[in-house]
Amino acid sequence: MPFSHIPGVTFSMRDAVSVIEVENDYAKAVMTAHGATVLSYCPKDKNGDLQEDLLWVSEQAVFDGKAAIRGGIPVCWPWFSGYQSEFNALLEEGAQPPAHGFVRKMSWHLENVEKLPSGVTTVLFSLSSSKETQAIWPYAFALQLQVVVGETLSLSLTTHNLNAFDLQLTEALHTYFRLPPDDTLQLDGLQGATQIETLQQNRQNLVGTPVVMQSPIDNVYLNAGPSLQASVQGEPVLQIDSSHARSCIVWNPGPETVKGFSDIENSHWKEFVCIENGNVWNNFVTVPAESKHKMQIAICKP
Ligand SMILES: O=P(O)(O)OC[C@H]1O[C@@H](O)[C@H](O)[C@@H](O)[C@@H]1O
Repeated sequence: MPFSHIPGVTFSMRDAVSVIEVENDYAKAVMTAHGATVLSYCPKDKNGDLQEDLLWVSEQAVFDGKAAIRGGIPVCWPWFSGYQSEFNALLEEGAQPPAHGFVRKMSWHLENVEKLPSGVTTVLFSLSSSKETQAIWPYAFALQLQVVVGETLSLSLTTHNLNAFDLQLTEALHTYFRLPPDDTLQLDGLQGATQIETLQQNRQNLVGTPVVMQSPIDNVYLNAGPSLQASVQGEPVLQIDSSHARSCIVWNPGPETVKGFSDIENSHWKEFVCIENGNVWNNFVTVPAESKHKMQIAICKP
């Protein structure tokens, strides 16, 4: 297996998908080329002991190499939520474009794995347009996801527009965090953003104070700031810094909606909260012809 000689890097299979485990002085992380999905990130403490996973993956997640993986950090691209017909080619009659785009269901190419002199490990996944992607979305592109495993877990998603015309898209890194979806959890940093409550007929308001979690929730925050801190019972548990990602989405299905998800055990809605960073709704991105756009997040335990 290429890259298996890199210190701290091991490969294995989980059902139909290949899994890459990376361990260094800072952390241990697990990811797969299926959807370029990061599945686990456990930072190490000062003594080098592994701490709890910041990410959540459903016990019922499907690793058949076809379905999007329920948990970790799926990549939603080139549309978030439903297909955006205002930006994209007209659909043929009967076409059913997948929710959150198509790249989270595809096998990406593992392009490079490197251990840097600083001790961090970088993993680079790529996916280019092909007959298969053009049957769903008729544009030429090259996409890269770089994952850096260190004191922080950093993900950079770069879109190369290979067309002679501008592309408009929406995107998100759909992170499932191991956090309680109740009022012990507060998100500080969304102040000033426009909150859209999609479960309340898209009711809108400007966020003035830290957001107190509730469930079910499916809120979109537009024009969000670059830094967000989560605390549980007043204790900081998570820091997310982002760049060129103007939107945030906070989602938990709650006890009723979860019943419609075959890949989440009914009581396990209590185990996670999705805090997703990206560019959605009217924060969509225009990538100029033959040019690129990069969004980035960095996650750590404060
Ligand atoms: O089941 P999917 O396609 O992974 O989507 C899960 C959730 O993803 C969130 O990002 C959306 O805001 C929710 O509306 C959606 O239900």
